Amino acid sequence: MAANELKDLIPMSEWLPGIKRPLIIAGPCSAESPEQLMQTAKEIKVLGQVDIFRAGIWKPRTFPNNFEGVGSIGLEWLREVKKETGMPVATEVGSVKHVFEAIKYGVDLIWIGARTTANPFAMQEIAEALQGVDIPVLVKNPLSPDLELWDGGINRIYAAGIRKLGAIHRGFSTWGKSDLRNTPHWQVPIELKRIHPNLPIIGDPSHICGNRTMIADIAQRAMDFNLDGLMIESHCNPDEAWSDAKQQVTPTRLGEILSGLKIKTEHTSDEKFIRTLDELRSQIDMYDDQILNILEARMKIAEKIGLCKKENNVSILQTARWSDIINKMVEKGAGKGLSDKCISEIFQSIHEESINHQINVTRD
Ligand SMILES: O=C(O)C(=O)C[C@]1(C(=O)O)C=C[C@@H](O)C=C1
Repeated sequence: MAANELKDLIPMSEWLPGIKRPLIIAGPCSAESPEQLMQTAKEIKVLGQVDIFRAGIWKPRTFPNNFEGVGSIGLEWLREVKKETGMPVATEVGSVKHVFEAIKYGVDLIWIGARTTANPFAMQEIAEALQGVDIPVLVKNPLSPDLELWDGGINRIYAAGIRKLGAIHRGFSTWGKSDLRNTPHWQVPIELKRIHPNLPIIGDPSHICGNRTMIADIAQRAMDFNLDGLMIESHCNPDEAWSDAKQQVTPTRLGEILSGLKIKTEHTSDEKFIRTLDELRSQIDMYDDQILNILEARMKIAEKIGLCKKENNVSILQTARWSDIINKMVEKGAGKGLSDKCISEIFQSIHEESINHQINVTRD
């Protein structure tokens, strides 16, 4: 994918006074009452590890008649939290009205939820409402692993002049049962980072997991992939939470999770490490070149097969042969420690390319 540059983004460390990398945003899924919000905020504040306090005020729910958030009154409670604890506060917006309300009540950071990012009309309206506003805006990935839709939403906010801009990786919806609520598909945020190296990406283990037990692992994975921060849902009494109870942790547990994180950096100045890495990378470069040469040679043979087939009126697609190849390769790959997914995807791509080469050389 071609890089559409997001120039002049303001570094995350300058978004708000005192924030650090990794940026930690935590708080309840929803604001429920002034007491619940203040109690949670105070317990989170004493950890000394959280940069920004979050709470959902408007909740986009899948079914009607579920708790849809307390609405604007919750912004007054958030303002109290900010006054009492000194923590900057953040909430999700999904409409122009939400943007105006959040700004009116002095919310310090807003994010746009997955369902909203998936809707370009909503994104455009929100972007226009944000013109001239100087607060950080984070865009969650859309529900489907559609990088362009995510990037498109980010670009709409950027075009409105927002330069304190970031993304949130909250995983992707899937059909069927899985240990995780939303599949992470890490290659999607990794690709977003590649095309926009200056765009901070925050991991959202709560929504990826949908349960409490795996949050620490997924948070660590986000750090291993060099994401710039974490958003974790925390509630003073998670079992009684009005929304997403299963994935919220107590502030105490949040503190343990954060203390247990091994924070990684992408670079180091250790010379021995740099030398070893350079040496190993030159070996990888050599193998990558070999892979390309082998692919080139394979395609040349496929082209010859294509020409023979044309002369003999034989179809390009040979299902039995193709099925034989993929089964054989997956089995052999397993013996070499290569996953079924990896081998299937590689050979599907090779087969597609082979067919395209045959189509091209046999075109009249
Ligand atoms: O074996 C063939 O008939 C080919 O054309 C080669 C090849 C491949 O690339 O492996 C390509 C297309 C067919 O569907 C099956 C296999």
